[in-house]
Amino acid sequence: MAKFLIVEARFYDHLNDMLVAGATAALKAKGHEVEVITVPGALEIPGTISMAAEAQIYDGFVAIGVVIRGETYHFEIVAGESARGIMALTMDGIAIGNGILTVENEAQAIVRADPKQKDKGGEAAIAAMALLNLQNRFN
Ligand SMILES: Nc1c(NC[C@H](O)[C@H](O)[C@H](O)CO)[nH]c(=O)[nH]c1=O
Ligand SMILES: CC(=O)[C@@H](O)COP(=O)(O)O
Repeated sequence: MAKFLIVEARFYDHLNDMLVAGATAALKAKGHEVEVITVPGALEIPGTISMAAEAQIYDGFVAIGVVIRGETYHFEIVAGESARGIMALTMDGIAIGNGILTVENEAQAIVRADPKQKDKGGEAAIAAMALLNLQNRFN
């Protein structure tokens, strides 16, 4: 059994609830322990995972959030920089699944967040578990 931390940017409550439920269910189905930390927005996720990884309490991480395009360039910053930060941590060997939705509208987000539809939270958890398995294999 491993210990996973879900770091969720709680920007849209109803969408987050579905993503976190999907991720939690996937991790618990494999017998893992799950904790959840909430941060204000997707831009805070990589830094939070970095701090948590330094603490050496968790074996893996799932990033959860929703970024919906607005009127300005802000979407590109939040979507791109959160993904870039997560990828940088992944390249450092930290087992992370990226479950941050980057979508055009709420309808797209609902389909992807819902565990009974695309279940992107569950998908991110499965990715995190896969990376942890690889980490254990190579270390
Ligand atoms: N617009 C969205 C944000 N924006 C907030 C940033 O992530 C960040 O919290 C702020 O700039 C302070 O550093 N975050 C999301 O998760 N989703 C959005 O759609
Ligand atoms: C992430 C976004 O683009 C959004 O929340 C911000 O909207 P806007 O660009 O209209 O300020």
